[in-house]
Amino acid sequence: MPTRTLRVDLKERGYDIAIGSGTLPQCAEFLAERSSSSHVVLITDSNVDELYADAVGDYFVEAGLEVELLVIEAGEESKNADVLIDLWQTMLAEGADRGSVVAAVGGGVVGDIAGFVAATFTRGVPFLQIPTTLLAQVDSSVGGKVGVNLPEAKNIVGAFWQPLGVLIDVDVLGTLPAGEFAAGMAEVVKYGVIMDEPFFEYLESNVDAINARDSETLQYVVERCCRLKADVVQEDEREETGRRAILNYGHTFAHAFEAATQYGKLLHGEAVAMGMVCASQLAERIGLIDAQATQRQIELLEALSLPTRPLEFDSEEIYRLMWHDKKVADGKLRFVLPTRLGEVKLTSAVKSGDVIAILEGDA
Ligand SMILES: NC(=O)c1ccc[n+]([C@@H]2O[C@H](COP(=O)([O-])OP(=O)(O)OC[C@H]3O[C@@H](n4cnc5c(N)ncnc54)[C@H](O)[C@@H]3O)[C@@H](O)[C@H]2O)c1
Ligand SMILES: O=C(O)C(=O)C[C@@H](O)[C@H](O)[C@H](O)COP(=O)(O)O
Ligand SMILES: [Zn+2]
Repeated sequence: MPTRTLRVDLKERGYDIAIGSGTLPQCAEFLAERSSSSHVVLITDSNVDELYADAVGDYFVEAGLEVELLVIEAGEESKNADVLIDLWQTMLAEGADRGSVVAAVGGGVVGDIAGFVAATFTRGVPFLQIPTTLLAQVDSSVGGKVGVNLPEAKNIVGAFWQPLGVLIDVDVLGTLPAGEFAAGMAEVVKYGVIMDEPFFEYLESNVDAINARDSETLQYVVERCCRLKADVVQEDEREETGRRAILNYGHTFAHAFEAATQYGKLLHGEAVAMGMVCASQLAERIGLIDAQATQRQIELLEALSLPTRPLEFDSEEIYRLMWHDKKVADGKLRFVLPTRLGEVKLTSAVKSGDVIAILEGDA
């Protein structure tokens, strides 16, 4: 399959997403088409460093660029303010300035933190996304949400800072551990539920090819998700009208699960899988959707090796943590709930007793 290019049309902040197999060596050319900077701050994590970031750095150097490689510890625990301060100070010490460009090579953790570094260093430098996990390729590298966690609340400090461009090479997914691959599929299933019933059906019919990481299937899946996300972001870049909030399906629950486990026990995608089932059960409980729609989500998620039942949580604690959700407005929690497969709505018409009942497994 040839490399495909999608456009995220955000006027002066618009950018391309290039998706293909074996695209990584094109990184210097991809950057040069979008920036005249000769200084790249390449941010990666301790796993991706040797796997891909070294090579990306070499491609940039071969193209005549000066490269500083900054490596953070792999994992969600790194998405915090201390790591941010380290990155800012190292950049300063290494001579980065307003003429530098940040390149994020890694998963969603690297993309979110490097993007926030780019948004804030010298009040903002451009950045390039080179996502290397499935989750980052289908979701986090597109749309410009960047930031870090506090112990109490996920992604609570951040910015909207769109990248210069997104370069996706699906070949790198070959080295992704199975659990990380599955976690990315949770966000993929999300797109089907929130806005594309035929895509949900496609996923149901292609579980084997997906689990086998068939390259053409993955390119199609990544491209479909990027197109759907770009369409939503184009309509509501900064989550002001409620349209972009649909991308948060399952996340009111998921983010509370992640904070309750100190970001150390659950992958984001695993929490999203459990959160989507809770949200669908909540929708069922208040009469928005039928039981079969929830059951189909559970079956698809399980076929993709994802968890569908919350851990043994303290329900009251989870409910309390949910109030840190950024969709809270007018003193009310707002949930993204399905009305059928392929359609969701944002609603605050939910009683606390119903939420707690779902958390206690009383679906
Ligand atoms: N900004 C957004 O719109 C957005 C959207 C969804 C999720 N997120 C955020 O993304 C984060 C999760 O991202 P993630 O799931 O990519 O996790 P991650 O960045 O922690 O990466 C997962 C693991 O895979 C390793 N890895 C990365 N690429 C690899 C490869 N090709 N081969 C082998 N190992 C590889 C990493 O080192 C890490 O250990 C969360 O913090 C979540 O909040 C942000
Ligand atoms: O891009 C968005 O908008 C999303 O909601 C995508 C989510 O998958 C992602 O996890 C995002 O980081 C959550 O955003 P938040 O605003 O709830 O922190
Ligand atoms: Zn997410």
